[in-house]
Amino acid sequence: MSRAKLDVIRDARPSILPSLLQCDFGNLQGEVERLAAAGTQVLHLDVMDGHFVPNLSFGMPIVEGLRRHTDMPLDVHLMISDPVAYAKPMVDAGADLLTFHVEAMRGKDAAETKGRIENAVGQIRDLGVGVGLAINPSTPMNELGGHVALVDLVLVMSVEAGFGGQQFNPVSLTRIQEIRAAFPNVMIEIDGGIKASNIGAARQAGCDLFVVGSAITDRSDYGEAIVELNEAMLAGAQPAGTQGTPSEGESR
Ligand SMILES: O=C(CO)[C@H](O)[C@H](O)COP(=O)(O)O
Repeated sequence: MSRAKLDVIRDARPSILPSLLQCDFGNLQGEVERLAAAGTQVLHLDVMDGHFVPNLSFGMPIVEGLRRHTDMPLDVHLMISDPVAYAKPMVDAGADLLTFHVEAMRGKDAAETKGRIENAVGQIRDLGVGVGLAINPSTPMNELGGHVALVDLVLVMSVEAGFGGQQFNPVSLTRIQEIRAAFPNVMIEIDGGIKASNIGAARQAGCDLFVVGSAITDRSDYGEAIVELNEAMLAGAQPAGTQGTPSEGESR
C-alpha cells in the first residue's frame, strides 16, 4: 500500500481499467495474468455489500489474494454502506485507491453529510492511499458539489452501481464535462456500460480512466477487446486544457 501506486495510476492515463466483476472467479490468478498480458496497467475491483447495493461480490480475502499475484495498482470501488469501517482492512489487504459513494454518506442535513465525507476522506488519506468519491447517475450533482477538491479521483457512474452488464447512461458525459471544466487536474473515472461505441465520447468529455467489465470479460480474446477499446478511446479528441494526456500517455 502506498501513494506511489497512485502515481502509477496517474501516469497510466488515459487508461482502461478492467473490472473483474464478471470474470472467472474460479481462476482469478489466470484472469489477472490474461489481463496483464493484454496490457492492463491498473485493476478495478468492485466490492459490494448486499446492503448499499442489492448485490454481493467479494471482500478483503479476494483483494489480498489478488495482491499476492500482481504488482498492478488495485483501484477498489467500495459499493458499501460503511466505507470507513472497511477502509483499513482493505488497505491492509492491498488496496491502493479507495473510492466510496456520496450516497453512502448522507446525513440528516447537508452539514452532517459534509462532515461524514470529510471524515471518510481524512481517514482514508491517513492510511496512505488515494481517495475517490463516486456518484450514481440518479444522484443530483450538488451532492458531489464542494467535495471534489478533497479527493484524488471522481468516479462518475454511467449505470446505477450494483451490477455489471447494464446500459450506459449518457448523463455521465455532461457530468464529466462539468467536473473537468471546474477541476482540470482531478482524475475522472467512468464506470458502467462502457464499450467501443461510447468510450470515445467519454474521453472527449474529459474522462481519463475508463472502467470496463463485460466488454472485456465477455470476449474470448482480452487483448483484442482492449486494443479495440483503446483505439476507440483515443479517437475521442482530448478537450483543451485537460490533464493526464501528454503525448507519452496518448501512446498507451
Ligand atoms: O461498478 C460496477 C457495477 O456497479 C462495474 O464496474 C461495472 O458495471 C462494470 O461492468 P460493465 O462494464 O459490464 O458495465
